[in-house]
Amino acid sequence: MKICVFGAGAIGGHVAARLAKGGAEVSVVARGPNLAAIQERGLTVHAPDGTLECRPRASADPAELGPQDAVIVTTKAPSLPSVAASIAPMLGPETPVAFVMNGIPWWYNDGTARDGQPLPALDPGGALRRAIGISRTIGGVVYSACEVTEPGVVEVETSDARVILGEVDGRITPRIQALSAAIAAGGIPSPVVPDIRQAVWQKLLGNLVNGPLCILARSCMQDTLQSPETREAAIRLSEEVVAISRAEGWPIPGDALAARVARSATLRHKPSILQDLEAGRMMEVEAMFQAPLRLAREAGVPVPTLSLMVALATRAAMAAGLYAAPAEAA
Ligand SMILES: NC(=O)C1=CN([C@@H]2O[C@H](COP(=O)(O)OP(=O)(O)OC[C@H]3O[C@@H](n4cnc5c(N)ncnc54)[C@H](OP(=O)(O)O)[C@@H]3O)[C@@H](O)[C@H]2O)C=CC1
Ligand SMILES: CC(C)(CO)C(=O)C(=O)O
Repeated sequence: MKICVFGAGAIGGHVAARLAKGGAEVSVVARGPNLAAIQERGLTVHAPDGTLECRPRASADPAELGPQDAVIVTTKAPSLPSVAASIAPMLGPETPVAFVMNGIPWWYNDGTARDGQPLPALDPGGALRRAIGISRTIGGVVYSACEVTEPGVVEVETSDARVILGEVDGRITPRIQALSAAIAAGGIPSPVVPDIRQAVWQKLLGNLVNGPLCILARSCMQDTLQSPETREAAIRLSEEVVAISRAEGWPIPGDALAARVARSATLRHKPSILQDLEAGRMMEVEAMFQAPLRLAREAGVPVPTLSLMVALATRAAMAAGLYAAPAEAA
């Protein structure tokens, strides 16, 4: 299967190396020093189950890579307009595009009771909808705490990596099964689920708890969650996220929240949004923080702790020049 990973950073590098290990014909869209390193030395991924090395075709220009059997988008959310602007040459008549990212996805309302209400803050100007469209789109949620430690090199910090896939309309299709099999062949599970929005909320639980706290503390999850006060705040945040997921109709389990926080407190990982702040990259404030908060407000779910943490983390992002509220908030 000919698969291109668009955005070969931490997650994209890991996924590309897994696809290569599983025997797929992999290429990557990358740029800057990362592209130069991949072209020169290939990709190296240090994972808990061993080091993966591969030499995918790599280019900054999708036209050089040509039509694909599938594309997996693993950029940060603020880069999605650049994906929309350049992806066309990789799309054959049937090419599906899986968005394997954090946060509320741009297609979240499609096929739900809010069908016909696009989310302009997540897809400015409807560029993704026009360039890719809903019928090609596959939803994705990824678990794999990782970081680009030098161009072309990814460090994977957790051993429970998985890529959950789901069609926007929940069907289990041959195309999604083929993509899942290609990823799983590389040694990480890739379950296909009928309710990908529930998986989105389950993942947001981690992002909305660890993201704002670690941004405010400017430290990794383990250091941030050392004190009883921050662990208590993390549990309150978790309860509020669970409440939003329930109101949204995609309930995530509300038990074992303290155990989940305790596990986060063992990880030296810096949430990717903090990595962005430290590296001066545009931050996924809209998809990860503001969009879920907006849904809470619309549903009338009280989220006092989350509102405060998100307001402070958003301030930090704005002060660093790494987030500006979009003109078109939904
Ligand atoms: N890192 C982690 O531990 C986890 C991250 N996630 C999520 O996965 C997604 C990806 O995150 P992550 O891998 O950390 O991000 P990275 O910043 O490490 O990787 C994204 C890559 O895409 C590249 N890119 C963006 N736009 C283009 C473009 N138009 N052309 C070529 N290359 C492009 C970026 O280049 P450049 O650097 O030049 O912008 C960067 O190398 C995010 O949604 C994140 O929240 C989910 C779970 C864990
Ligand atoms: C922290 C983690 C691994 C899960 O919350 C994550 O998704 C990220 O770093 O963006």
